[in-house]
Amino acid sequence: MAQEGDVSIELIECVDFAAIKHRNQRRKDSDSTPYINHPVGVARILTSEAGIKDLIVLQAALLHDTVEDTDTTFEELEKKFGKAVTDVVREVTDDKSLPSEERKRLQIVHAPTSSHEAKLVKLADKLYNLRDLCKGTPRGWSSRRCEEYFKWSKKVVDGLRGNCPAIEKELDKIFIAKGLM
Ligand SMILES: Nc1nc2c(ncn2[C@@H]2O[C@H](COP(=O)(O)OP(=O)(O)O)[C@@H](OP(=O)(O)OP(=O)(O)O)[C@H]2O)c(=O)[nH]1
Ligand SMILES: [Mn+2]
Repeated sequence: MAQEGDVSIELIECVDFAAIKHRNQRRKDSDSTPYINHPVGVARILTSEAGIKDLIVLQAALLHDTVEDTDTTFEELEKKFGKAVTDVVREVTDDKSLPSEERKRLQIVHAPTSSHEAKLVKLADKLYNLRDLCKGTPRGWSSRRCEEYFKWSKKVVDGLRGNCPAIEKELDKIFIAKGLM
């Protein structure tokens, strides 16, 4: 019981940290949904759809876009949440100094060799974003860009397979509906 309590506190620390860091960001949907809905939703896919209980994975899911999209540094994460969580976030963080095309290419290249923990976060991240894309076109995106995102995601997901049947099944439903499988 005491341990369960500790786990809740550690998760709340991550939700609070991510909420503060993403506080000024919005999703690119028509409602301009607060960005924090995305990392929370990614963590929820892992708990409620995939039955994942690994605290490191859930913390990394909640924090996964803080370095990529806010002023957060890996040093800051390591000090507050430890090396194991930070290492998973590092694995799923794109290098924003690279051109977009190169970042996209590297996600495909790095997917197969990433850790099991990083693969879980990445699978849930892609499922959340593709579900969003099925609901509507993000602000500023052309239908061509949406199509390309589905195709590219399939290539990344193909390198993440064999790690989480529940999430992979949901992703495959989307790829089949889009004629990619
Ligand atoms: N589908 C969708 N995506 C949105 C929306 N609002 C924000 N995003 C974010 O946009 C990113 C995908 O857009 P891109 O244009 O390809 O990414 P980039 O900004 O890093 O180049 C995702 O980043 P990410 O989570 O880091 O994932 P990844 O695509 O980089 O792997 C996703 O979270 C929305 O309304 N719908
Ligand atoms: Mn994300």
